[in-house]
Amino acid sequence: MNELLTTSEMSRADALAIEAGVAGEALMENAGRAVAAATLALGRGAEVVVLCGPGNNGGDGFVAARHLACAGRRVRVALLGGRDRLKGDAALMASRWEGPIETLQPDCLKGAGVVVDAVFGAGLSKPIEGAAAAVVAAVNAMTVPVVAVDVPSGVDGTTGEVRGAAVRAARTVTFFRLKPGHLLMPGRSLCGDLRLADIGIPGVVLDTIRPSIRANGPQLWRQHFPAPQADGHKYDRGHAVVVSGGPWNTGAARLAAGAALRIGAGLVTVASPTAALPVNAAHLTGVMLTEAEGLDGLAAALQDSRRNAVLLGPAAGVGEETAARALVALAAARPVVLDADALTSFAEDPPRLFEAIGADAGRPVLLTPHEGEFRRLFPDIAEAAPGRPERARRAAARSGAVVILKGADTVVAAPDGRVAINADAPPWLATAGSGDVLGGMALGLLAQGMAGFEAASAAVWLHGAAANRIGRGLIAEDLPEALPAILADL
Ligand SMILES: NC(=O)C1=CN([C@@H]2O[C@H](COP(=O)(O)OP(=O)(O)OC[C@H]3O[C@@H](n4cnc5c(N)ncnc54)[C@H](O)[C@@H]3O)[C@@H](O)[C@H]2O)[C@@H](O)CC1
Ligand SMILES: Nc1ncnc2c1ncn2[C@@H]1O[C@H](COP(=O)(O)OP(=O)(O)O)[C@@H](O)[C@H]1O
Ligand SMILES: [K+]
Repeated sequence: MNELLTTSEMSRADALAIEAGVAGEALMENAGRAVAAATLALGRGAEVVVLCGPGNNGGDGFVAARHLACAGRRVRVALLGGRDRLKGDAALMASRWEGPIETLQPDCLKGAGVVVDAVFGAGLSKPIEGAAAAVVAAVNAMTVPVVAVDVPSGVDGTTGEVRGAAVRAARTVTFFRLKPGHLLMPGRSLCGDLRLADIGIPGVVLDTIRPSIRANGPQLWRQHFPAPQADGHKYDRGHAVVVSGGPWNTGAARLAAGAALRIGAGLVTVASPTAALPVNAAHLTGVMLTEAEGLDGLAAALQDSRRNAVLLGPAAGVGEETAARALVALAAARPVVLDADALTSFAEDPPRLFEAIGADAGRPVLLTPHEGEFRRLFPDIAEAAPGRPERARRAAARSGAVVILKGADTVVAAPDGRVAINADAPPWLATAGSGDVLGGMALGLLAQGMAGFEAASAAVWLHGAAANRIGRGLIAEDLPEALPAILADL
């Protein structure tokens, strides 16, 4: 159930269900009935105004109106565009609505105690403007509950982006499977409470559609998650290396190293420039320390093949020195996580980074950019690709790395096209150093042998789960401490 269907995949599901013998009319009837059921308990006794658009989303609205009226609610219906524009099942459902049909305009909302938004769903094809935009603004100025059909009108179901204007709903009822736009921002924040209704589409249609986007959660990676063996040795659980910045920039590496240890790496070593050794030594206990001065020093520190995963970038400094160190890390055949300054250091010449990643396609490389860092490495993709999942996917395909595109709606994409969207992280996770901890968590999982996409998805989810458990007041140092309780629940 964690598959997310783009709007074109959803219309494919609809078509496949109909091919398999389910009547389109029945799908719409079930959809509208589910909307009515989700509306009934709201604004008890108050008048419901159902706003219908010219397509099948509006068709669902006519069905909902009929069921609400049958249940004894006072219902009014307003339609965008002439009734003669309605086609197919939507025209049929409009003909089954026995009450009057008003013309959609802001005045229709007068007296409404509840609004059903069935203006646009999956068929939104351009920015909302004119009469529809005026109605959206009027709906959003009201304080009554709004139930959105499929998506709040104006939200793009595939990207979560607002096209022109969008309704702010208290509840959204969608069908068969969630859509990416329900989890991506700003769509997620406009949906209110999300409900998923079974409308009779058989699950087997997914075998044909093979959706590539999923909601991130343990079911995506639990089977790959490393479990300590009863007869195990710490070296069985990997030896992660975090490269430290200079003497004034060491905290980020230690945050990451602590997270790698907490998530189960058997050993973790901070590889430090000579001048930063004293400050690192003064702060490290369970995490070990080794000297790695300059490029040769780093190469020497990585000669020990038991040091089987490397993270570089947090507080590393932007410039040729960091780019060259990243290339040293990538030259050894082991998993690598590149974060922060290690990404920005390739802004002048991103293909140089991608070639080094591609030189050994067998081992996972993770890139963990936030939007700004992403734009520096993939400026054309940031400009052109529709929505964050597609941006991350194209970046992964180009770079050959698993890309963690960070934000409120962090997206993980693999070079083979798989995408996971994380929707559970709380806003207080946006705090200094939290990205460093995420890099360390991913590193610790890679050191334990987890595959790249699964390690990235697990780290992102656990990072958010830790933040939820801690609550407001969280600082980055707290995140690793919250892991044991979450791992125990996994
Ligand atoms: N695909 C499925 O499996 C099912 C779909 N159903 C409903 O059907 C909806 C999709 O129906 P449609 O594909 O007809 O699409 P919509 O009803 O979302 O919208 C399409 C109509 O709106 C117009 N339109 C789009 N954007 C506009 C804009 N910005 N300004 C003015 N007009 C605009 C189009 O010209 C077209 O007439 C779903 O969201 C869902 O509510 C349900 O009936 C049940 C089954
Ligand atoms: N509004 C938000 N809600 C949830 N998580 C967020 C939000 N904004 C940022 N984050 C998360 O916080 C972390 C910030 O990382 P990053 O941008 O690298 O910051 P820093 O360098 O300070 O650690 C990322 O994991 C990101 O996904
Ligand atoms: K809608």
